Amino acid sequence: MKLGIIGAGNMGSSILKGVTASNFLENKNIAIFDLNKVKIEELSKEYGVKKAENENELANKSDILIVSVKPNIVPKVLDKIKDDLSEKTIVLSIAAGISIDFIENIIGTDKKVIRTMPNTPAQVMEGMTAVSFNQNIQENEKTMIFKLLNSFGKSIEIDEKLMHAYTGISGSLPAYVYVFIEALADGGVLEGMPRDKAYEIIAQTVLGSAKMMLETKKHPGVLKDEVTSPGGTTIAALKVLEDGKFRGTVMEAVKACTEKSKEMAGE
Ligand SMILES: NC(=O)C1=CN([C@@H]2O[C@H](COP(=O)(O)OP(=O)(O)OC[C@H]3O[C@@H](n4cnc5c(N)ncnc54)[C@H](O)[C@@H]3O)[C@@H](O)[C@H]2O)C=CC1
Ligand SMILES: O=C(O)[C@@H]1CCC=N1
Repeated sequence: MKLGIIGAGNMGSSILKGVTASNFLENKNIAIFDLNKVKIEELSKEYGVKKAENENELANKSDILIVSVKPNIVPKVLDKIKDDLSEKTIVLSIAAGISIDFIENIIGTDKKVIRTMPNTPAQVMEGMTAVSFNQNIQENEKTMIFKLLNSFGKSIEIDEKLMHAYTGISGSLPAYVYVFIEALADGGVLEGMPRDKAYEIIAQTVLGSAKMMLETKKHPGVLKDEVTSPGGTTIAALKVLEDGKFRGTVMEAVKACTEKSKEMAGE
């Protein structure tokens, strides 16, 4: 199977790193193209993948073609490659707000189109990717796509209508977590912790807390109560978060992200 990646930026290169780390397929069966030649040179050297001369070459030779350019660039790329796509080529978009219909309107409703929403932890094979398929994808192809997405983390098929909300709770979520971690570290520094130690401590604690949810399957409220001793330190901190409308603010952030995704889709 030949995998092509058009756009090796933050997300495209994260997928490349995850896929190559997982040995899902041989690196010689992966080809990348980006307008940034320096980036392509570096990535092809570092990961032993092929460099395509242009988008058309990738469209011609790939069984699965990942389009990982910015949403506003997607139409230009699709228009450029549409005549190079065979009916069996699977076009897999990761672009926020770009619908399957939008893609089919450019390359044709006879093509195989997949819409996904990954996230950058794909880089360390801990990604979480939502996927929606158009009606031309066969069951065996779905199985192959899930294998590809699961090579750099986990994946879930969702109704395409939920992709906007999904972006708010997963695609963009790593950035909210990093802001939370940064603020926690500032708090540690405020209380005399060395910053570099604070980052390491907090990142491991966030990782462990997330792993607790995934492995115990307990409700986050139950896990929170297991930490919160009566009259103890934790409830003192939680009261400040509640007084600061932490939950409501986080919900508003998800809403803003969802709305922006809809706006980008012209909805
Ligand atoms: N960054 C993230 O965490 C996530 C990004 N996405 C989506 O991934 C897509 C890419 O986002 P980023 O990687 O963050 O952007 P980026 O700006 O880091 O990467 C985009 C890359 O596309 C290249 N490019 C531009 N025009 C091109 C063309 N005609 N042919 C080939 N390459 C071209 C640029 O040189 C750049 O390296 C966007 O649609 C975004 O919505 C989806 C999920 C998460
Ligand atoms: O911020 C963005 O638009 C992209 C899509 C999800 C994460 N990053």
